[in-house]
Amino acid sequence: MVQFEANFDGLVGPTHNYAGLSYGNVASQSNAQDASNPKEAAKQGLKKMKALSELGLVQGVLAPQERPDIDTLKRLGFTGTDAQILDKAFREDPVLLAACCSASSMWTANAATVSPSADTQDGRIHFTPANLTNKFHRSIEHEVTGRILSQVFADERHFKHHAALPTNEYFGDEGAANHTRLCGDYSQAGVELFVYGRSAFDLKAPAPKRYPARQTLEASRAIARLHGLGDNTAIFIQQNPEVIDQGVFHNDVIAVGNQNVLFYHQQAFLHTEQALAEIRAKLPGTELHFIEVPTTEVPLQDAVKSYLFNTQIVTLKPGHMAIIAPTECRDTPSVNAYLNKLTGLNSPIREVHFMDVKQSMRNGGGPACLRLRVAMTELEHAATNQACLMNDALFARLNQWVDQHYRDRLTLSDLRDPALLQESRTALDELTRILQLGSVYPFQR
Ligand SMILES: NCCC[C@H](NC(=O)CCC(=O)O)C(=O)O
Repeated sequence: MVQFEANFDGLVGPTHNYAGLSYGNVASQSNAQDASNPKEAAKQGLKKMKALSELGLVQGVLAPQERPDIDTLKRLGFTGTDAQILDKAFREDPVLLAACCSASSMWTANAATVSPSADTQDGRIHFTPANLTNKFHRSIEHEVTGRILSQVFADERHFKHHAALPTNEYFGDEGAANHTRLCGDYSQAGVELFVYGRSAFDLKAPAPKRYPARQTLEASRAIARLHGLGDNTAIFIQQNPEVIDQGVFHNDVIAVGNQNVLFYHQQAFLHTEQALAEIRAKLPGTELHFIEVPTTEVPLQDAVKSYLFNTQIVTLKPGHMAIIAPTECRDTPSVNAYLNKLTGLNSPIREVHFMDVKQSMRNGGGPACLRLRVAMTELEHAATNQACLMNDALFARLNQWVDQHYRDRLTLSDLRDPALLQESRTALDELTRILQLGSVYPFQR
């Protein structure tokens, strides 16, 4: 049966802002306090989705979270009307209020880990929402994420949904940002690479010293068990702790794979040769392309700044791939030079397309952070919620919806504005009708 890979991008929510919440994520920290433009951010995201669907790829949309998150503020002891809760939180703990207003669910690479049916024991697509325990503002996403995914992929004959892992740092899980699938044809069983930053139970194992390792080996192993991946399907690879300490907070900041291509920086992994040997052994008969970018050509800091590896590598026709890169790659001389060379190498990557996703980049999210990949068959595609799939009509409808409900400037002190809460709920209520999601948000239940 024909299989292909669909991308589900996160729609940027109406409260998109720069709060500097992600210690270890250089862009988030360096742009903290800047004014944001939620309208522009949402439109940049929609344009990227449209561009990918125009390349002939199946493109989906995932709805954002309800923010400000009044329920969480209540759990943390704030009382009164919604307006009073926002005001008290702003005066007592503005960072907490910002965390409860973050639009961070736009980065759907962190929404969940997905294993396609070709790899799983029961022949269904498995989804586990990421608990995102390392950052408070992200740890409050997984419940609603799970509900949204269950509405988009509802048919139990094809889709299996798991609960997020226990929410503590031993099982810190950041989803597909630390997960890559390699395969021959999408329909063939592949290998799933789980890249982790540290081992929670083995304190002697190498770990970063400065910045947190957000994904643990124990979490990765649990996901592989839940998804029913056999020993020949899952590979666990330790990320180089030194690069985490230099701002590589997820593996997708330093490596990206698609089908038989693994594109990675020389410093990405702790034991590169061992990892590559295991991939070769577990994918016999597949012609693999390991494209290693040397530090002498692209210094690590340029890779982090430009997000060369937070690109999407997509298959346009058999053996012919394109790389979808943020414009920051074009604007970084070493990276631009490398990309010019890349398409001439003897690999399936033949085209480079640049996208402007600057509003997201300023919080450390590139094209790959904005999408969750779901490799699927035509039957699974037909069983997916069709209202969430991008086409001309949905693109026009969502742009109009953004124009109607989004602001073009937001600062941290605006987050206390009760009108913003109202605007956000009105927008999300309408969105659940457009995307046919039912009542997924706390304010609707
Ligand atoms: N995969 C990309 C994730 C980027 C995300 N940034 C943020 O949450 C920044 C939010 C802020 O600082 O306002 C993160 O670090 O998890």
